[in-house]
Amino acid sequence: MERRREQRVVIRIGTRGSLLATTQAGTIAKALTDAGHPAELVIIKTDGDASAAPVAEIGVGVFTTAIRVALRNREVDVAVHSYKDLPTAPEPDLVIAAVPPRADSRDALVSRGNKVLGELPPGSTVGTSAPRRIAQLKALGLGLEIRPLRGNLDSRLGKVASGELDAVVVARAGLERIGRTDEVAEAFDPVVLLPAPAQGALAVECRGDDAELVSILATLDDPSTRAAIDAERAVLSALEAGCTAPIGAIAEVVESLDDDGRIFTELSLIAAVAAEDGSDVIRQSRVGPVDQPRQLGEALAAELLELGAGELIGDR
Ligand SMILES: NCc1[nH]cc(CCC(=O)O)c1CC(=O)O
Repeated sequence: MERRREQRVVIRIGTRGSLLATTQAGTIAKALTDAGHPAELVIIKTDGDASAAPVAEIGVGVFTTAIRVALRNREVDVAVHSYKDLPTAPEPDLVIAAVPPRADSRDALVSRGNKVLGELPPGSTVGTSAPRRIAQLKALGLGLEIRPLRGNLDSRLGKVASGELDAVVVARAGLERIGRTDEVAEAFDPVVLLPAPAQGALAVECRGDDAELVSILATLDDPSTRAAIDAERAVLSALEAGCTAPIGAIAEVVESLDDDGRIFTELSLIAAVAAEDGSDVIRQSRVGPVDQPRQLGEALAAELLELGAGELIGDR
């Protein structure tokens, strides 16, 4: 009898169970189903869901490790991650088969009375546990009281509604995905608060030996987003830092004019390293060819190190 490839019935997509995660994974399931490849979600509980401790304490990969285990065990065929939660260490048996078009990458303020940051009086309480946000907020010198904040997006926003906190800082992309952008008081310009590397982007991952799925998922890939994320994450890995480090980075494919007035595209990258107490922020920018994002990120990281970034990051 002719040997045939096992027929794939439904593509199983592994995701965390939060509203944010299932909404993100749901967009991938819908895109695949619409393209003639029926897909369903499989909810996987991760250490990040089980613990309310700061991510900086429970370690990198808390939101992604359990999903990757399920992928390797063939309990699911695809993993959808918030890209910024993925550790930078490569996984030789897995591939990021698609990086879909990115959502808004900025951080956002949600506050009582819809006040923008500059309207919050000194002593106002602002919730966030991300060292990157803490450091950059402190560096603004507004006299804000930064308070720890974990849990799913809904419970974070609830702390403003209940009056427990005057404001919280969260990723605008998360609010967009759960349909709550009407609660954004201010979306921060990257000059004020540089987002985390890969914030607002998704990583759609599968096993490298699943060639058919690799090519199906590739149709969801946005090369400009992928180039930007590769550059941002190259800064992180070159600085030997993870998603809990006080490091921000944002890249974008931009149009420029060459000497003859012709339009060409290049990759623009900004990165910052901050002292956790807000006493110092080192910021640099650089442009480079779109097809060499890692080199761009590594070159910028080298500049940051020359300016003393190593001392700010410390031994973390
Ligand atoms: N670390 C938690 C996390 N991972 C991804 C997002 C938001 C969505 C995104 O950035 O893609 C969030 C919440 C937040 O930072 O407010």
